[in-house]
Amino acid sequence: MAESSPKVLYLGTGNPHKVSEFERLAPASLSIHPSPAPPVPETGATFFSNAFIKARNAAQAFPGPAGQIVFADDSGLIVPALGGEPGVLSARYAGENATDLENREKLQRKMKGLPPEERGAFFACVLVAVQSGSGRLVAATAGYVFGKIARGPMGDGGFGYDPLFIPDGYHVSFGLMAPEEKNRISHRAIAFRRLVSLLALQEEGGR
Ligand SMILES: O=P(O)(O)OP(=O)(O)OP(=O)(O)OC[C@H]1O[C@@H](n2cnc3c(O)ncnc32)[C@H](O)[C@@H]1O
Ligand SMILES: [Mg+2]
Repeated sequence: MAESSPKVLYLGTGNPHKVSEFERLAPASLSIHPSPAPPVPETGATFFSNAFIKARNAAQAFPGPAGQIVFADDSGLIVPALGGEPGVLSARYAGENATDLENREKLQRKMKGLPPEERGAFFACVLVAVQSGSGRLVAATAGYVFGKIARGPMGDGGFGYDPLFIPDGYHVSFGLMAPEEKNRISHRAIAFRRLVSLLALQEEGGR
C-alpha cells in the first residue's frame, strides 16, 4: 500500500490536557494540530452550542487554506442528584477563573454526606467539526461515560474532575488511571471515535 501523509484535524481548545488526549486517540493516519484561536466566551446553554461556538471561533482564526476541518470539544460532568450540576458550567463551577481544585472542592462540599445511591454521575463530551473559513457545520458527535463521585480525591492524574470520578465497573478513579486506560472508555474517546468514523478518516481496514 502506498504511504500517504497523515490527514490533519485542527483543534480549537485552550486546554492542553484535551490536546494530549486527542493526540493519543488519533489513528496514525491523522494528525491533530491545536489551532491558535483566542479564547471565546462560552455563552451557550448546551454542550453542543458551546462546542459550535468554539469550533467556529477557531475556524475564523485559522491561518491556513479554507476548507480544512476544525473541531472543538465542549464537555462536563453531570450529577443528577444536584439537578445536573456542574453541567455546562463544569470549568467555571466555583467561579469564572476557578481552578480544577476549587471546582472539585465545591463539588465535594455539595455532595458531602450523600448516600451511595445519590453519588451517580456521568461525563459528557460533544465534538463539533466545521470547515475553516466558512465555519459551516460538518459533523457533530457525543460520548458519555457513567460512574460515581468518590468521597475524596483518588490520584492526581488527568485533569478537572478526574480524581473524583470512578467509572462503572472500576474501583479506581480516572485520576489513578494511565492515560491509555482512560482513553479506552472515556466520553472524549467515544465521541472522537465517532467523529473519525463519521468523517471517514479511519485507517484502511477500519478500527
Ligand atoms: O473550552 P476549552 O478551551 O476546550 O477547555 P475547557 O477546559 O474550558 O473545557 P470546557 O469548557 O469544555 O469545560 C470542560 C470542563 O469539564 C470538566 N471535564 C471535561 N472533561 C473532563 C475529563 O475528561 N476529565 C475531567 N474533567 C473533565 C473539566 O472541569 C473541564 O474544565
Ligand atoms: Mg472552556
